[in-house]
Amino acid sequence: MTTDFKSQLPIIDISPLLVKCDDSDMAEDAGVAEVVGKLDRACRDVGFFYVIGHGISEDLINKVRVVTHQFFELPYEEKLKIKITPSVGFRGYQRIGVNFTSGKQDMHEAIDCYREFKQGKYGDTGKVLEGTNQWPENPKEYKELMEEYIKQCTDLSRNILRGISLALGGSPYEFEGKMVGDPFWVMRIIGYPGVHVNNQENDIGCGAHTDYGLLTLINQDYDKTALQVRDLAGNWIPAIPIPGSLICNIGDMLKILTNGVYESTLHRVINNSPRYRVCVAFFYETNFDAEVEPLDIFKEKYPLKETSQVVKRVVYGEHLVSKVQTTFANLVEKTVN
Ligand SMILES: N=C(N)NCCCC[C@H](N)C(=O)O
Ligand SMILES: O=C(O)CCC(=O)C(=O)O
Ligand SMILES: [Fe+2]
Repeated sequence: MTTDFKSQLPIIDISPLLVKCDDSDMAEDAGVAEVVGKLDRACRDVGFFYVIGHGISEDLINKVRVVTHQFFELPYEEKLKIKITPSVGFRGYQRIGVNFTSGKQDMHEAIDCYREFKQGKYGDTGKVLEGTNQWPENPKEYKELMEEYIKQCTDLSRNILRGISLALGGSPYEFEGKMVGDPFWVMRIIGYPGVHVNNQENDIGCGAHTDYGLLTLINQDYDKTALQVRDLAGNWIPAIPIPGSLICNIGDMLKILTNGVYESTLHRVINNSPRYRVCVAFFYETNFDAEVEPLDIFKEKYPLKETSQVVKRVVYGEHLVSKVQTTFANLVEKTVN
């Protein structure tokens, strides 16, 4: 569970895990064991950590943010060409103020993308998100670059989860079968305006929330600190950027699968810098139709207190869709009326 982590989020070099992550006996490797121990501590105490040695080139990480800045700098009419609506599965561009968190407007604009899937594959629940991702035509290389980035983030997330699986006392593959054999993913490409000259402080860029899936990988600008993570004592700890790193955090599904042993930690964003900030957040999730409940193996290893189950079972797709509908309640109402 989340305790006070006063100063800084942990930093984990996962390269020893990546070297061995395709060997079924990886657990016996001393380097892997060390990484696994660090992952366990970080996931129990904080739910947030910096990942270094992750194998995604700094060049790609930086390019993803450079083209994102270029997109958000375009005139509004240009961005609206890929506007988000319920009829396109909530995929595309949303202007500042469209996204709500806990009933309040967020000060950010974004492009939302989801894994694409065949019509009807996930029944009525899935219908809400059916559609094709809308990529900007400008900058030209956007789609290709983002698709490569998504591919690399997917592989990296699977490999981090192998380490987490070992940390929880399972085989490396607990998160690859029925639950996560066909992982869903979400990507949010986000822009936060800088603070105005006369104001000292900006509005909330994104209100306090937890993420919905298994793991999130955050790629943020290096030159401003805006993401804040909450510890149990209620302090907001700034996630100061470390160039070349990705921030990884635990989502609601991993909390449930681990019976609450790992926490999905609250976080929020306030950009008090005068400059515009971008963040590209990749969310690695379970199968869309997975019925998520504590995995037996972890229930046995961590029978929490006297209660055997402390978290509720959910169907991931239903959890996601209900969050999307609350976040974009305004869009939904407009279409109905
Ligand atoms: N996929 C994720 N995590 N998106 C987070 C977006 C911000 C929070 C959202 N408006 C909410 O109310 O949950
Ligand atoms: O902008 C950030 O650093 C984080 C964004 C975030 O938490 C989210 O989109 O879920
Ligand atoms: Fe988040």
